Amino acid sequence: MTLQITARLHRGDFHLTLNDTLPTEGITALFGRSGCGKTTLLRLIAGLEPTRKAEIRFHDQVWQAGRWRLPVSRRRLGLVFQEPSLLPHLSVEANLLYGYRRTPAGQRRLHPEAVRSLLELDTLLSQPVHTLSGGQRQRIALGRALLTSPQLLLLDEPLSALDATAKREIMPFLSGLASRTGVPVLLVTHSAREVEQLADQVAFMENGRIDRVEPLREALARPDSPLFSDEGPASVLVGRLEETGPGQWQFITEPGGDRQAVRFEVSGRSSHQTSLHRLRILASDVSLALTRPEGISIRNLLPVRIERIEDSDEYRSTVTCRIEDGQVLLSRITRQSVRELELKTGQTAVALVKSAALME
Ligand SMILES: Nc1ncnc2c1ncn2[C@@H]1O[C@H](COP(=O)(O)OP(=O)(O)OP(=O)(O)O)[C@@H](O)[C@H]1O
Repeated sequence: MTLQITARLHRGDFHLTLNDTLPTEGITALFGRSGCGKTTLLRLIAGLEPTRKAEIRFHDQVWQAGRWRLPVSRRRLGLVFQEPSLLPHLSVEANLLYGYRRTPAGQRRLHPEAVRSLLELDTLLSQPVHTLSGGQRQRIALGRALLTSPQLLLLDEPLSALDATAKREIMPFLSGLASRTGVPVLLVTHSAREVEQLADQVAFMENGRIDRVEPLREALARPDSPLFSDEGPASVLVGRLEETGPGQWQFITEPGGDRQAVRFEVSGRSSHQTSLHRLRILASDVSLALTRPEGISIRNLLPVRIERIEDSDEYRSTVTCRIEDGQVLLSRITRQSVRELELKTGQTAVALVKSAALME
């Protein structure tokens, strides 16, 4: 199941040139710098960019073939933009039901009760729209879009107008959205953190082209990934939380195939322990030792196998390690340490994880 796009489009000096296939399962992030063409691509998919030079096919449906275009309403898309565009004269409930009432009964797969519960909207129903916070408005905009039972949800920077608290509040709703509703999501963002936290796969865009489309795990396993331009390489592991004592938690990774889960100690967490989480570990917070050290304050010591050693700059190397569950853990250490420890590809070592942050 895919979205196939071939297109050439000019807007002033800007050229969008595409001959690509995007996955339509889970959340696919369209990631790239400001001005690279993410919004234009989303608008093209939605049928909002007039061009004769495009072929767009969603599964077995033709959405555009040259000058012929399937009308926007018949593509059955849910759209959510940066600014939630709620209708101010309608109640929250009427806003939510706006698209639902206009969706033919035979096409309705998502219903008000389920969407209200998914996005925890029940307490907001009686509030006037103008009293809602930015995060609450965006949750309602998401609910309204879902209640049209879309085939595809297009989200254009839905978090960028929100402050840090509102972002944290809405994240858990977004992260489970595609898996809990079965509606695939295309998420436009220029935030690497949002990609790491939400995406299942990433389409990297640059200068009006899609450079590559890859699963998030692969994107994070490349030390030169564009996702790492701000803070340097990082690993994001997927797993569950288990309480082991007051304020003490274990993060248990989801192993691939018949591999063994890996456990991390995490402190200070208290809720959401049943769902899947992502744990982010900066490569610069991971050191390597040849044998398990004794008498050390670092709690998370993991056996790893070294897969690759690359020089990152004049002084530092990035070491790609495979942990026991099959996921990748990146370590950034000095080139001098690589030489002194005589680290080699294929060798086993112990990773010392100084700090790991749960992404919420
Ligand atoms: N109607 C237009 N006329 C001229 N130039 C346009 C038009 N629409 C878009 N552009 C240009 O096309 C380029 C791509 O814009 P687009 O909004 O798709 O980028 P983006 O990656 O979504 O950026 P951002 O993250 O800042 O929203 C930009 O340089 C923009 O100025």
